[in-house]
Amino acid sequence: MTEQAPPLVRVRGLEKRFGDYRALAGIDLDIARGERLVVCGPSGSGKSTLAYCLNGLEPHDAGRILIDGMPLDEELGTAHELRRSIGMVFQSFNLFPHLSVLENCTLAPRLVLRLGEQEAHRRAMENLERVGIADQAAKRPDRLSGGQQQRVAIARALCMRPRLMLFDEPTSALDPEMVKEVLDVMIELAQSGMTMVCITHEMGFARAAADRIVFMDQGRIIREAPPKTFFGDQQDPRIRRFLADITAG
Ligand SMILES: Nc1ncnc2c1ncn2[C@@H]1O[C@H](COP(=O)(O)OP(=O)(O)OP(=O)(O)O)[C@@H](O)[C@H]1O
Repeated sequence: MTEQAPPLVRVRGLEKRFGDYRALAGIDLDIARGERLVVCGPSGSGKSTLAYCLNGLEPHDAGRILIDGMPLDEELGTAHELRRSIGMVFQSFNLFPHLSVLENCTLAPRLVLRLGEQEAHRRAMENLERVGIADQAAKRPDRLSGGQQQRVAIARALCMRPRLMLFDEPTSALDPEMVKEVLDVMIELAQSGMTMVCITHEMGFARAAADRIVFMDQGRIIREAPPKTFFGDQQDPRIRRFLADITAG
């Protein structure tokens, strides 16, 4: 009998409450190494809360999150290491405005990973190159377009050599003409074998890059399927409505 590799991420019975409200009502999810997951669903269905729990930004109330078989949800040294090996890209870029693009990328590797200046610089330039923005390294973020800033945010996350990248609606704050440049970077990352969880309503991206689409509603996963099946078989009225709404909107 061959032994199956454990998933990179294993989530079991995950629950999160805000007061009396159950934002996550029992999530079970495995994410394999190299898998690209798109998470979608109506507003308020718990997508961001799931991402925040997955990287430890939000503590959860019940259930387990295992990264490479190790619990993320304990105040252990290993849990801190696990959390910093998860890269996160937010809708709102969250770059440090008073630092240059380069310094935004070297800060965490220097402070958290204790890299020397040269190595942090080399890694930053390599990743800025990868997202096509190395020529802007000396600028402050506010001199860049939204699409460029989001590419810097992706490069900054990559500088930590994450084993998992989480994207929380990375294009929804962008002007339409800038969406493609960010999605192209994400597609390149997906093709490189990076394990990715992308919360997005960009169904073109989902078709092109996802191995699996997870649909959430009211804090639960109500459907998970490869794109072909997901789009080809819209039996559930909640999914039909969601797809109709985003197409209309
Ligand atoms: N910090 C918080 N305090 C109280 N309630 C919260 C908090 N964060 C999220 N919620 C609530 O939890 C539910 C799930 O929110 P979440 O942001 O995860 O949904 P979402 O699917 O990402 O929505 P959207 O697509 O609008 O970003 C919502 O009802 C939201 O109001």
